Amino acid sequence: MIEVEHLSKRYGTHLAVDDISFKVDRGEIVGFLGPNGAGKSTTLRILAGFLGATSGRVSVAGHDLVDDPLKARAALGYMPETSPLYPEMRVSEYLTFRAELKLVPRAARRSAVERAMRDAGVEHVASTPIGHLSKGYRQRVGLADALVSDPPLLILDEPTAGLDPNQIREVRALIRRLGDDRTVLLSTHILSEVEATCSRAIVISRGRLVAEGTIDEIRAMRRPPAVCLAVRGDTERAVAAARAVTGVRTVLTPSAFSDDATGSVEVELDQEVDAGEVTEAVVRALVGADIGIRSISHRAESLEQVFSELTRGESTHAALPHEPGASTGSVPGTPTPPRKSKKGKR
Ligand SMILES: Nc1ncnc2c1ncn2[C@@H]1O[C@H](COP(=O)(O)OP(=O)(O)OP(=O)(O)O)[C@@H](O)[C@H]1O
Repeated sequence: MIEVEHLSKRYGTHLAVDDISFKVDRGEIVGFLGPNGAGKSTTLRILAGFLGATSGRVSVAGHDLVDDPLKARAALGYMPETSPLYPEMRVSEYLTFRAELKLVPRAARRSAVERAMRDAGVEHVASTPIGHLSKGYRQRVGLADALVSDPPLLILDEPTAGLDPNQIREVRALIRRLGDDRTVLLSTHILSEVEATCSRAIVISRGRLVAEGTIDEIRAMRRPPAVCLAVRGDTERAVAAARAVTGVRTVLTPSAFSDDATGSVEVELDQEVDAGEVTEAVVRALVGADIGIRSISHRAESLEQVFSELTRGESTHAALPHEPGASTGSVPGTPTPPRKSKKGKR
């Protein structure tokens, strides 16, 4: 439904979108995920035909955006982050005006507006001036606008931005419903939005595509499992003892050992090992090296941490799947993101 090839956009000297390529298939709900300033709105505006690309190619529903812009644009409904609504116009009046601009034939306009209002859940405020609506309802009017020409593809820029939790739940449910018979690409900087609404995510950071896949695949792009131990004793000896255990990949010392020789070590394990067995062996090795163990825990790896690893900075790009020479993790084509540089031995 959407094909993006080597798309770049430069604002003056600033490269806001840097050589990204991806596809969205018919029927998918895809989250375009990235932190503020990542280049999401810029990309979506290009896809919607509102902004020219610096280089690259985009096709929508099989129509090239440059060679066949009218057909490409007719196939999509776009909701910008803040819809330029007219506050003095009534909802139905505004949508009728938008339907006319989108070349919905006069005879079909009334039913198109009614359908869009029904789908976006705004039919009961049809006669209300837009300026009297809450932000959540104005957002829905923006959605009705995107729907009024009944396009098979919806491109939604931060559809729940600025809404309260109830409104967010409602808009997400609405998007899922709309996704039953449409393709949806929505941008967000909120990971839970993608989990709640989308079948797949494309992750962008600093203008570059850093990962794509299902939520489970992205979750699998994790750092290796690790055991965190608070210990007392000689640092060098603790690190050497833990490192000698089979199944241990790396030993880190996140902070310097204090004067009374207490500190912590983070023992990263190989991906495929039995973590329990290796942990036992590490504990035995440390005790054997006369290291006191004060506490032990497993490093938690939430999806938020994976996201923050993926979008952390330039160095992250070095080992990600879209880069030549990227290393592969346990999921085919997925990366092993580099760890934060920490004081310690490897
Ligand atoms: N018209 C413009 N002129 C110059 N720079 C721009 C312009 N629009 C965006 N930028 C810059 O391009 C980069 C990407 O912006 P963009 O709005 O696409 O990011 P975003 O991922 O949508 O962020 P947000 O979630 O904050 O909206 C940012 O550094 C932004 O400052």
